[in-house]
Amino acid sequence: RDVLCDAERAGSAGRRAQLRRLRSYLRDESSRLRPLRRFYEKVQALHQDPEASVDNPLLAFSLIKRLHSDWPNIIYNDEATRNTQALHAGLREVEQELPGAEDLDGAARAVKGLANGVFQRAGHPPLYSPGWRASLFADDCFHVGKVAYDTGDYYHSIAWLEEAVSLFHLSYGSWNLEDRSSLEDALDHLAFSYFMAENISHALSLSREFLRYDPSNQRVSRNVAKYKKLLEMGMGASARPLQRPNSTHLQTRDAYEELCQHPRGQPDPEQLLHLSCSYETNNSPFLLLQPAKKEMVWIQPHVALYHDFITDAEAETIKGLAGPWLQRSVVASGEKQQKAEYWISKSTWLKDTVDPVVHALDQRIIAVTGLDLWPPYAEYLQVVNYGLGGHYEPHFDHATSTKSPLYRMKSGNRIATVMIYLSAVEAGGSTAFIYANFSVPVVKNAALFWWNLRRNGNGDGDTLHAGCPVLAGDKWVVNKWIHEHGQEFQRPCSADPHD
Ligand SMILES: O=C(O)CCC(=O)C(=O)O
Ligand SMILES: [Fe+2]
Repeated sequence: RDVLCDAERAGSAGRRAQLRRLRSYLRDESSRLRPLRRFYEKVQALHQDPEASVDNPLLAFSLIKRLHSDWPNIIYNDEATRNTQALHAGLREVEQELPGAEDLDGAARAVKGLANGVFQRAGHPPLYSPGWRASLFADDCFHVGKVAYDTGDYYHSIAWLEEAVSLFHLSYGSWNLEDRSSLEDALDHLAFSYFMAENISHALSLSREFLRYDPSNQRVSRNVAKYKKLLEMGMGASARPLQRPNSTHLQTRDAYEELCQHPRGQPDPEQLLHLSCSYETNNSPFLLLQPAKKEMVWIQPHVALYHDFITDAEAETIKGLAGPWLQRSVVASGEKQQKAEYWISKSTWLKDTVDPVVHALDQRIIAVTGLDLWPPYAEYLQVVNYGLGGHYEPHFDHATSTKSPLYRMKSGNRIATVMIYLSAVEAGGSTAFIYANFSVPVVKNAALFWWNLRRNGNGDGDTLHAGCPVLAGDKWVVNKWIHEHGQEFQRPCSADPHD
């Protein structure tokens, strides 16, 4: 499931109900604990002078009575069980709606890139300045580090576990009920991360610190011996600098991250000459009274942004229609459809017959592009929702293999993309064209258009693009993919590979 789409949408009503239950649980438990505290204070007072309490028959009676009958009453009182049962029952009711383990791990993965939770890098303007600064607790940092650790990403696990260790140091001794991890866990994982990064001396000193807290741990004692030996043998003396992991899907990772962190490249002066804004009627009666507001964004690849392409009301209708059908997005993997780390979002398809708004949108796309959307020349409307951390790593919209399921429609490859932003995004989420080196920020209600294929039918390599991670807010887009067949007159072929 989408990392935080769920968490955000996850029935806020359900979450409120859950908070209410927790509040009443706390209230009930406090009133249950009140007599327990009084009981403790009384027994404690009686115990002040143990000798006196035994010597004084009244005190002795009082103490024995409390220990004999009051104690079990207080301790075995089933009020505690009843309170917890009510809390558990409440949780079961909304469990489906609450973020699950996958959401939590996804969220951890999403924040992993934002070291220290700061949305900026030295020397650059902030990407996002939230009104309030949320800081993570040691246990939170441990969780993020653990997710990186479990995937063998020691570059990030070290950064996050270092943070966890120093936060645990600050709070050492004060136990938080909600903490699942401890300083020892963080030291243990951090030591192993350093070992994997060939920094043996760090691994050794962290393991030694671990043993100060838990001297009987055999495994860590063995590690200490092993690290000492390795150091004696001269290994790990010069630790190599940590490498950020480069996933196989992400050969273009640096360019992608750079573009997402510094939105929008500057066109070169020569290109600037060809960029313009215009009102377009395209000889279409649909556009005579309200021409399309076209902004040429880039020349090669040809990318145009049509402002105010839809209205707020239409955008809301589409989100409402799609909402109940959204599912974690899948991509074609051989014959099968699979979830992929590189596309974190939820999506669904809408036929133009489901609502007049979808039909009207199709008509507007036809008017503005002049292309034919008649089945099977175009796909249904795809609605995509990215939650916090949602993103789509660099990809082509067109098929790059003749075996692609896109050809099942028997209408050729995807010649063009029309992508409409249904929402504004507080931070992040721009659409980055990796090789062309520019990005388009999310402009609510605007439609982005580009050709995926050259006129000779080959895929245009310059269209490699990505949806940048959403840093704050909720991003909604719709895609309309138009196929080659049916567009022969509107976009005639050319043998020139540069056309
Ligand atoms: O969301 C974006 O900005 C890009 C989405 C995209 O490229 C796609 O859905 O194919
Ligand atoms: Fe795309």
